[in-house]
Order: sequence, then structure tokens, then C-alpha cells
Amino acid sequence: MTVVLGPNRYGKAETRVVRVVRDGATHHLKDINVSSSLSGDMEEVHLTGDNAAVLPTDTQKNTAYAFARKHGIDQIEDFALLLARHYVASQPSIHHARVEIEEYFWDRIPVSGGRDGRHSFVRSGREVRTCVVHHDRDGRTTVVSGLKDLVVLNSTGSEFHGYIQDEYTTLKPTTDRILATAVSARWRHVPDVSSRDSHDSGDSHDFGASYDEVRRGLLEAFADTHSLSLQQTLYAMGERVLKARPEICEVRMAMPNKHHFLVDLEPFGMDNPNEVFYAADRPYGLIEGAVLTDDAPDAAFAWE
Ligand SMILES: O=c1[nH]c(=O)c2[nH]c(=O)[nH]c2[nH]1
Repeated sequence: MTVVLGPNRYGKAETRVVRVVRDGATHHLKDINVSSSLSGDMEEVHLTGDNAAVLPTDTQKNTAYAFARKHGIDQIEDFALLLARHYVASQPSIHHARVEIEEYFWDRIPVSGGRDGRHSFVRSGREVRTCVVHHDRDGRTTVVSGLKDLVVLNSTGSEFHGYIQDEYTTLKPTTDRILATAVSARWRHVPDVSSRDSHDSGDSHDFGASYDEVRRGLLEAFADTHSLSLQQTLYAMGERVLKARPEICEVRMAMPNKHHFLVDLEPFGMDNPNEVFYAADRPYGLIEGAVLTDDAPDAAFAWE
């Protein structure tokens, strides 16, 4: 029996970078969380402790800060591409870089007179925006954008019936229930978009506009779909995005079914015509699925 080194990667997780852009007295905030993960000639460091091929994780943290100053941070996908390409291009021992970024939104605090504050912000109750970029030394690049904690609820227009009934089934069929979930969605950009370099060529992809439109499509499909199951709603949401956005070839979603149970008010002599609910915390149904175009190109390492 011999022991061998298996797949490995290393990097700095969760470097929190906050950048303030000063436009006179009006400030703009960018608040991100960067995780970089590198792989390549890493046999020696694991087998003998020779660190010659290792770009320290501390350096990766510093690079995120330095690039924020040097290049600014606009779309998280562009910033991730910049970092991933830098690691692979600058270090022969690094063959592959994975950069994951989360972005947290801030809103301006309105000040007296109803104007937006110029340097005062409140953390938004919105979702978290995400991306994962891979780049390797063969020039292969993948970009997956996404969001998480997009909490949505339909107070009607949702049914669930016709399911298997076995000896353990107690769930009552319903033709009118609350449908609520916290959407986690990730979507894969077609390779053409992923390989464009916003810093070298003028035709960079507008990841910001793409994000806004995908988010809008997800929300509209959630609202529009008369749901017979959360699975059906998930598919409708993915389909809506793929039909509207040619730059996207696959959407993967995870949606917890945030159950709302009708409270029995009969002990108090009251009816409850779908008005008072108990919002259960756990357990929850977890509905997950991928929706893709039938000509979606190979995903390579996009989802890793
Ligand atoms: O939309 C739903 N899908 C299910 O698979 C399921 N299972 C369940 O108990 N409730 C629901 N709701």
C-alpha cells in the first residue's frame, strides 16, 4: 500500500474588504468578502514541508486589499477575475485559482429634509450577492454569479396535493397555502462571457446589468407562478432566467420551504380563515435543482 496526495487547494478565506469611494462629500460604499483558493505544484509542501511553491495566504489577503486600492471594486465578478488571473499569471507554481466573493448591500440613511445621507448608511435587508470565478493556466475561465438569502413569500396562489400517501403521511392536501422561501441561486455564464477580460479589452461583460435582470426574473417568476409545488416554482424561476438571458446557460437553486402552518384557534372559539399562521423554523423541506439549456457547454470546474 502506498499513500498519495489527493486533490488539494489552499488560500485565504473571508478577507473582508470595505472600500469607500469619495466623490466630494458624497461617499460610495463597497463591502465584500473575498476567499481565494490556489492549487498547483503543491506536492512538496505537503510531502516534505518545502514551501518554495507556496504564495502565503497572508499575501493573498494583502493582494485583495491592494487591488481594491489600485483597481477599485465595481462588479464583484470583474474583481474576482482580476485576482484569479493575477495569481495564475504571476506565479508559475500556481496552476489554478478559485476566487469567491460575497457582497453585502448598504442603503443610504435619509437625513432631515428627506434627502439621502451622503456618508451615512444602513445595512440593507436585501439578499447577499455572490460569485465564484475559476481560472487556470490553460486559459480556461468560468464565472458563476449568484445570490443567497433572497427571502420571498406568496400569501396565496400556492397549492400542494396529489402526493404519495403512505402509512406515515399525515399532511393534509391544500389548495391555498403560504409559499415562502429564502432563495439561494447561482447561475453559470456562457464561456464567451467568462473569458472576456474587462481590463484588457473594451468589450467587458456588464455583470451588474446581468445581475439585476436575473434577480428581476427570479422574483417575477416566483410571483407569477401559480404554484402546485415548490419544485414547480423552482423550475419556473430557472426557466424564466434562461429564456431572458442569453449569457446564462445554467441556474442552480436551493430553496428551503419555510413552512407556515395555520394556527388552530378553535380552542378559543374562533375560526381561522387562512389569516393567522405559525412560521415554523425547522425542520424545513429543502428543494434543490438545476435548470439548464439543452445546449449548455461543459461546465468544467465552474461548480467546484
Ligand atoms: O412544495 C412542496 N414540495 C414538497 O415536496 C413538499 N413536501 C411537503 O411536505 N410539503 C411540500 N411542498
